[in-house]
Amino acid sequence: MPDSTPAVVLRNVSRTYGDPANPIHALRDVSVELRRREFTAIMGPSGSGKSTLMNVIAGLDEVSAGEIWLGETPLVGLDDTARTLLRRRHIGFVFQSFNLVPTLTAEENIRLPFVLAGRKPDATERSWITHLVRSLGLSERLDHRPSELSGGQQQRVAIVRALANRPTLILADEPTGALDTRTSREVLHLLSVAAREYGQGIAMVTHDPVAASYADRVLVFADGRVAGEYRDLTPQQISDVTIDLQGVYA
Ligand SMILES: Nc1ncnc2c1ncn2[C@@H]1O[C@H](COP(=O)(O)OP(=O)(O)OP(=O)(O)O)[C@@H](O)[C@H]1O
Repeated sequence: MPDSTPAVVLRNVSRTYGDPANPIHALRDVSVELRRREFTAIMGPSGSGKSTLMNVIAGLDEVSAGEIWLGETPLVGLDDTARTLLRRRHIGFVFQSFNLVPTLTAEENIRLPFVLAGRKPDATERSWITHLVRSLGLSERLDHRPSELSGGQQQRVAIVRALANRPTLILADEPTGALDTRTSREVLHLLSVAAREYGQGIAMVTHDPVAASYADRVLVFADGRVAGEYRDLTPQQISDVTIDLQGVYA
């Protein structure tokens, strides 16, 4: 049996911003599971709550109501230090603002999660890192600092770093945004491999139906709610359902 236990569970999560008399409902009573071995695409129009979802899962933002479990651990109520440790252990980020450390080389950036965890990559992790670096064409760039890399190369370094220590869950926000078509396909393929072969859960926010078609399932958000959940759709079908749902919630 494949291990499809939940990496993250959200139960009745709401996130409200602003003046209580005139609140903005970024998430409204959302219940979602993100499982290990599953690649989920998160779609929906601008302002539908996708980034808020990623931020509350990562413990970077508070919920207004509801509960979140990361693996076995409830996130709500933990202090900042406990959340940071939990995040470091369980979550890899591929966000657009790369968050690479400017003074470190590409290789040092890739190894940073291990340094922070106080351990060295084991043999499996070393060969996975070598595979990632080669697949993403970074072998010749490992001793460069971020300022010496193009935007797309920086994004690829961030992707290798997020995948390197095989965290329980990878949160990816438009991970192919700065990449050419061929490299985008390679990244999407590696995310599928990370889910299928390394048992990681992947949640990827994207506006691109082709990128979403690499995922096992697509969750479409509208107005802070999960408006639809789909599997096995073609890019054209994904495009059609997202347009239809935008019409319903406009
Ligand atoms: N810190 C904040 N303060 C006030 N309102 C916020 C805050 N963060 C998000 N919002 C509001 O919450 C709603 C959901 O925002 P969110 O960023 O989650 O949407 P999104 O689906 O990620 O959009 P996009 O595709 O444009 O990135 C929006 O109406 C947004 O304006």
